[in-house]
Amino acid sequence: MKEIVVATKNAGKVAELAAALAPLQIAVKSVSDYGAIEEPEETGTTFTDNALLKARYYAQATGRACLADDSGLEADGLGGEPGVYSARFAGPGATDRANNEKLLAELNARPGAARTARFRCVLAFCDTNGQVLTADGTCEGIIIEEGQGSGGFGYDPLFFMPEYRKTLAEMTVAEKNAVSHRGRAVQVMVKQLAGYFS
Ligand SMILES: O=P(O)(O)OP(=O)(O)OP(=O)(O)OC[C@H]1O[C@@H](n2cnc3c(O)ncnc32)[C@H](O)[C@@H]1O
Ligand SMILES: [Mg+2]
Repeated sequence: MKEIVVATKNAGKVAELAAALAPLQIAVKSVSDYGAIEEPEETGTTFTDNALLKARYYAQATGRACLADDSGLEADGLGGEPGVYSARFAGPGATDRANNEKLLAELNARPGAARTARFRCVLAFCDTNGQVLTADGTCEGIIIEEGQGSGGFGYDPLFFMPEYRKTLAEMTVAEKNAVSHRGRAVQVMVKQLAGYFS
């Protein structure tokens, strides 16, 4: 059977990736369908390293073809931080709220610092033979002073896109997928997967 496992422990990513993979008309599973698999340690120093590490780890753990995502926020006023450390910005196991508070505190401690930022996403697919596909995407925006919206996850309430006059947290999953780093990456990946599964 043609199927793919969305290999992430982040429910927001699962929702966005599953929606974008639907046109492939293959079964889309999540790692939680394969029992209690521990998260791998994300020891890479680039998004690509970590995406490949997660795809290979979950393909091994599930015995299925897996699609992993490594992503993060680069704030220009912080020299590109938090970057690959976005999930752990406020410490190991940090909540989205704590990470958002730290982002605002760090930017507010640097008056005049640029508020421009971008999200980056690298997707890595790995099958049980070790065949690998990758795709990436970015999305530019502005870090606002106070969160707006309750959709999405992570830094979405603080990430404003002037051309849409909305934060990513004010968009539906479909709207976010049309403009986001992950949405752009998954569009490229879907084309490659269409060939892979044909
Ligand atoms: O590793 P997995 O299990 O996929 O889930 P994770 O949440 O730990 O994911 P990452 O290691 O890739 O860390 C990425 C962090 O960057 C942030 N991030 C990534 N994409 C985002 C998005 O679309 N909107 C808001 N924040 C995002 C958010 O804080 C994520 O926790
Ligand atoms: Mg992670």
